[in-house]
Amino acid sequence: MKIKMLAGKTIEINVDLVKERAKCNFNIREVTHILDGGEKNTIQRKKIEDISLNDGQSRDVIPEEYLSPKERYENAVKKSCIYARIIKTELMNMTGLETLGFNSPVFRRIADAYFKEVTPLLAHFGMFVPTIMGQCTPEQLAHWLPRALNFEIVGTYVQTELGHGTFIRGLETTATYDPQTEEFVLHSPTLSSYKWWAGGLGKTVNYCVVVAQLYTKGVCHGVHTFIVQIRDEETHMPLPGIRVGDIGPKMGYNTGDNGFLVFNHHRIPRENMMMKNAQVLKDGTYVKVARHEKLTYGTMVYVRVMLVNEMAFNLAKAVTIAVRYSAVRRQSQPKPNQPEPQVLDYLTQQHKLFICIATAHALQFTSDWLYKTFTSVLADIRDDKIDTLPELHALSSCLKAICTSDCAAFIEICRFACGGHGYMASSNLSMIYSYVSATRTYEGDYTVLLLQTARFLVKAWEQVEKRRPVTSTISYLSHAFDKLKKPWDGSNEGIIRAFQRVAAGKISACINCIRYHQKSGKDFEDAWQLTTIQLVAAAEAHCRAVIYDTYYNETIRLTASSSPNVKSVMEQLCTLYLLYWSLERTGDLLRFTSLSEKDIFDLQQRYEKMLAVIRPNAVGLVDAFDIRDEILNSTLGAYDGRVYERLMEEALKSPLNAEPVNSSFHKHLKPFMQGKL
Ligand SMILES: CC/C=C\C/C=C\C/C=C\C/C=C\C/C=C\C/C=C/C(=O)SCCNC(=O)CCNC(=O)[C@H](O)C(C)(C)COP(=O)(O)OP(=O)(O)OC[C@H]1O[C@@H](n2cnc3c(N)ncnc32)[C@H](O)[C@@H]1OP(=O)(O)O
Ligand SMILES: Cc1cc2nc3c(=O)[nH]c(=O)nc-3n(C[C@H](O)[C@H](O)[C@H](O)COP(=O)(O)OP(=O)(O)OC[C@H]3O[C@@H](n4cnc5c(N)ncnc54)[C@H](O)[C@@H]3O)c2cc1C
Repeated sequence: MKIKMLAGKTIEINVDLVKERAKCNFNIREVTHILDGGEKNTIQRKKIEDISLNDGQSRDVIPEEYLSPKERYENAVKKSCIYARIIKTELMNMTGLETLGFNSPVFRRIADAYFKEVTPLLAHFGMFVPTIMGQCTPEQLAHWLPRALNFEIVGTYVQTELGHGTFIRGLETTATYDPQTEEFVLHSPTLSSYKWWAGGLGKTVNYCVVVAQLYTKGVCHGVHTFIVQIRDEETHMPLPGIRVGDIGPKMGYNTGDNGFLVFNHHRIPRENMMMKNAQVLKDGTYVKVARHEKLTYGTMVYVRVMLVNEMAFNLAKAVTIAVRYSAVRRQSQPKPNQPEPQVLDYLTQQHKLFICIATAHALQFTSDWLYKTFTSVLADIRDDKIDTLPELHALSSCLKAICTSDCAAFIEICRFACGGHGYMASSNLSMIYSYVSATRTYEGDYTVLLLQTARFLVKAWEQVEKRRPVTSTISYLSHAFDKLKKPWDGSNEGIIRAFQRVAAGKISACINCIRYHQKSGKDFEDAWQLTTIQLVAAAEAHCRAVIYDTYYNETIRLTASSSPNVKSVMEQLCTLYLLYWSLERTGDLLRFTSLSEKDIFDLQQRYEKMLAVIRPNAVGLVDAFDIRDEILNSTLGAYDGRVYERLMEEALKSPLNAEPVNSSFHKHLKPFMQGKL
């Protein structure tokens, strides 16, 4: 079927997708505006997408998969320069982008049209610039920031070493102050101290932020950050005292030239220590400026916050692909003499996919809320108030852990939902998955971050026991001492309260376990270690309770003035989310609430009915993510649904199809088959 598009271009659209779009009962644009944070943002996003994508500069003629690793990297550098030039010259000055700068989600979105994997400048945008902004004195900022924003220098964030990633205090790289020359001497004393992993370090950057143990006057003051030039600005050759290179192939991020870095008594000026939080004076005197020593870890908190948004977007991409494909794909014959149904009509397929749509909404709203919390804590810190930092650290840690982990799991489900074709590289699902699965590890491993949140929760519990006030995200703990279990209430509010009870119950169980071990002679550290499986589970339960509460309240707030059908489809998704997790966690609910077998039956019925209610709007809901084909980059997920045509077009691009017979036939296969080898 042919339809005329707004831009005046006529394109052919799969007939099933046309029917799906006709069934949609809500205003798609309105939902897009809600997800973008307002109509103004949508208009600006579209303008930016037009400016940066309409000239076609982002597109590769040959799919990246057929290039060698070296060619892929070089191609990524070429495209990075086009991408960065557009951002610098055409987009950065647009109003409304000042606060997020380079890391505006809009720039992030368009990056996917340029890079199948990642840009080697990802850490420049995402970490180097933010560290300069967060860790420099005003004088240092005036020197470094314009150079970095103008791309006169490109940098990365070099923290992890071969021997240590998680345990930052265990890093071995040293920065020893020499008052004679007013320089720091950077050194890698052991193999395990070699820097490892930083994005763009291998071949791209000429500067980096290095995290190293600071020594002055013979005393170690712990880890601090330094701006270090590693390559000549003109020739790009590594400077004397620097050994640097690429760490080799990975599961993903292969255009990201993650690198290693070894220092051999490399000297940098004293002024290159980032001195907002601590200073070393000319004579070597160490001066602590910040009131909280973990402010040095600020970049990590920032990136953890940004990653929640990143997860919402990646899941939106994956589920757009899977839902459109499921509307086009027909398979099997459940009833004799009936046509094959669209696979989207199978209840099990709806179970796989609608939770992914709901999760993308949940993560988007949670991420917007977390970002606001983050900016408000930053404002507190600027006013020298640091008491809100622990809650932000606890929140950003658990949300980063759960959102990255859920997102990876649901993207894999989107791939399963696309059957064999989902396994094709051209579906783009494998690339999205390999990108997202790394986020569970980097910027703080899943388990390690949940244990950070658990520390906060255990302390909070002790406050509640003493009847002291606690902060808003854990205020539910004060109800944990109510003796009577309330009757099960399956309303949305009731489910949220039930999960808060689960979280409180799990934290209480951890406290009992720690105290039990202490009573039997263990010190606190050992008792803690013996409780860590439960502590991780308690932090997860707390995090999920925060997400449920935020998703529910934000849905009500954001749809308060929406049209009735938009309000109702958004609420349906939120209810679906709560029902899904209730059914996933029946064990917890049976343990900590008065949920009965009959209630579980009712939950299941309501859940399945909700899938049926959402079904006619499924394609409309993924259309509302409004992700351009260039950004989706998928044979299965394009707006027009020309799935089989695109799969065939892509197959024909394989270099193996350039000749009818491959030379290996004559060289190896034929002699082998004829018994001559
Ligand atoms: C083209 C694209 C355009 C734009 C891009 C835009 C968007 C994308 C955004 C970002 C993507 C950018 C780049 C992505 C690509 C890859 C990047 C990857 C980078 C990295 O991985 S960098 C390395 C990250 N490393 C880690 O995260 C290590 C994890 N470890 C830690 O954080 C700490 O060591 C740990 C585990 C917290 C322990 O630290 P430590 O031993 O020092 O502390 P204690 O356990 O003793 O705790 C003491 C005390 O301090 C509290 N605390 C710990 N951390 C913090 C903190 N950060 N803030 C506040 N407080 C903290 C802790 O809870 C304790 O408190 P208590 O005593 O219990 O009160
Ligand atoms: C794609 C990618 C990009 C990266 N980019 C950068 C970068 O730009 N800059 C940079 O500095 N680093 C970067 N990293 C490194 C990354 O930050 C670390 O790999 C990450 O923080 C995990 O640390 P680790 O590798 O030391 O894991 P480990 O800590 O060794 O983890 C191994 C296992 O031990 C467990 N474990 C560790 N400690 C504890 C504990 N206390 N309690 C219980 N379990 C524990 C973990 O849960 C995990 O299961 C990147 C990594 C990847 C994969």
